[in-house]
Amino acid sequence: MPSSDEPAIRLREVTHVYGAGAAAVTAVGPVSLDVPAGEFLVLVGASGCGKSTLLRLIAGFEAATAGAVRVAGADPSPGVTSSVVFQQPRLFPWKSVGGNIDVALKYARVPRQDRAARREELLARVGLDGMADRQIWEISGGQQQRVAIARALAAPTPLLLLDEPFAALDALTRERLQEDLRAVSAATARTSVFVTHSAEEAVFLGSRIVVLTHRPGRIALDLTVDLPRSGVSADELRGSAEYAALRTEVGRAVKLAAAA
Ligand SMILES: Nc1ncnc2c1ncn2[C@@H]1O[C@H](COP(=O)(O)OP(=O)(O)OP(=O)(O)O)[C@@H](O)[C@H]1O
Repeated sequence: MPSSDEPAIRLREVTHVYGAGAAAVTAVGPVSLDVPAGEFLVLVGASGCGKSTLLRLIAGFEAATAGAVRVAGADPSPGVTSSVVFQQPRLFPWKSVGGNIDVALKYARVPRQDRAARREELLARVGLDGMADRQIWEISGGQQQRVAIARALAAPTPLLLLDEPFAALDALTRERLQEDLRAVSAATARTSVFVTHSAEEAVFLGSRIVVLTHRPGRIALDLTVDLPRSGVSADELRGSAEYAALRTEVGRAVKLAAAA
């Protein structure tokens, strides 16, 4: 039975193996980790270290080969325990911006009469006020990813999972989206797990950072980030000595973990 005493995410000695026999690839583990509600956890590590696999286990897209994955004391179930944002927005191209949000609101059983207000609120949260009637092909890649985030926020799942959502965007758009996601996270306090290669992105977004070793991914560093979550501008944050020191520390840890 789900229990309120359980952390938002609990991983116990989790291992994941793809394939079998001579073709078996151990992608992750063993990993043990407790994530309290409200935390913004960033998983960072070199390419192929198992970050996406760990996220997929937390989402429930994959079942662990060994060990236990629990979300608030229950088995993970995509769309029920978590909403996922991928590198590509995966929107319905034949629906408008608002239509894409409505699908999630309908699925979340938001009453029809409440949907328009909720849709506008979600679009405003991601900086797309008044864009509900635009078609998906009329908006930029960055705006499409904003719609994907709003759609994920529409579902009242305990977890928000993001798998390199900004990796395909240009540097300026990526920075703007990072800033808006940080603000959304501070305002909603939804427990989140964000996967990235970038130490910089990890430090900017995370309230906690876990660096993974090379494959099979294990925890190389588990760091609480004490930077302020609100009340400071993105430029001030990025310009601070604490931010620079953390970025260096995490960048070094990622390199060391990849080489070890
Ligand atoms: N379906 C699969 N079948 C076999 N091996 C897989 C499968 N998916 C992933 N792998 C392997 O498992 C390892 C971990 O993959 P994963 O995608 O989790 O890493 P990652 O850290 O997210 O990588 P990247 O940052 O490049 O996306 C890699 O070596 C990958 O080749």
